[in-house]
Amino acid sequence: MQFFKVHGLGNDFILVDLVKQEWPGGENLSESARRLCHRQFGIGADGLVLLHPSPRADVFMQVINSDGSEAEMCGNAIRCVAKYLYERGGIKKEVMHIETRAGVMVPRLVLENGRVAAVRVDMGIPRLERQDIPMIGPPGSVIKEPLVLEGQTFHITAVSMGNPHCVLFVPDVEQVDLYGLGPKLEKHPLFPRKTNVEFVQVLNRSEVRVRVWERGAGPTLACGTGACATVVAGVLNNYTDREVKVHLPGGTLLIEWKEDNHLYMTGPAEEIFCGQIPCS
Ligand SMILES: N[C@H](CCC[C@H](N)C(=O)O)C(=O)O
Repeated sequence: MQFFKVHGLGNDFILVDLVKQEWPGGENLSESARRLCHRQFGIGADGLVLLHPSPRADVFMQVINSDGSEAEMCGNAIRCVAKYLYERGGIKKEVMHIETRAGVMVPRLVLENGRVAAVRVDMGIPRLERQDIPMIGPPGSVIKEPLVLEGQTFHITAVSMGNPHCVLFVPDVEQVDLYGLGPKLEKHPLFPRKTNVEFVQVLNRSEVRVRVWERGAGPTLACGTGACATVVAGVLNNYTDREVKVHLPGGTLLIEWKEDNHLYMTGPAEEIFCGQIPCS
């Protein structure tokens, strides 16, 4: 079975087009994702992205994290999917509709010499109500809410972009104990479906630095939905304006929270290689 190895700012994925080929039986998707995403025993990736036919969009994008859990949406992956569909999938449209478990997203391609140089994605609207994150607790939004973890009090802002995000503002992201705090927040009982975690250092009202601990994948070099959640949290806390350069370890995403309440994410997408997965 053919796959493409793709990434958005180093957040990397194994992309398998199931519009053109059948997924072999015998192994469930979670097991396959864990096996194929393993950095030594497999191809190595933050996740497995499967494309399926869709009755209401150009394609349905299914996202499986490297731990085998399924995610509602993935910002870096959707840019790679749009590039793949245009350059290899026969969908010669500059504006596409990609169905996800978080709704139908709308990527617009930025073309240079017939190639996809970047992708600007309408990521939809943020969900701020606690039960929509989802998060346990009284109704309302979660903005700079105290959360006690091992005797330390953190102030969190929770945003869903279809998938859950816990955003914390810190003076220096390099000083954050990402490997210690990340998994404890990811699996905190306040988040019944776990959560992605973003540590954010505000540089100025239009630039931030972010380090991410992703639900189901751990530390990644970039997180598109996380960058969107970061800007929503930055505006809600009056730390940033609505158009922000989000600097992640793998590179920079431009995020705009427009007057239509939609988040727009602009960034690159890369195809590294293609290969064959032996069909057992
Ligand atoms: N680990 C995430 C999915 C991937 C999101 C991230 N890679 C992005 O670019 O948005 C989750 O379980 O919600």
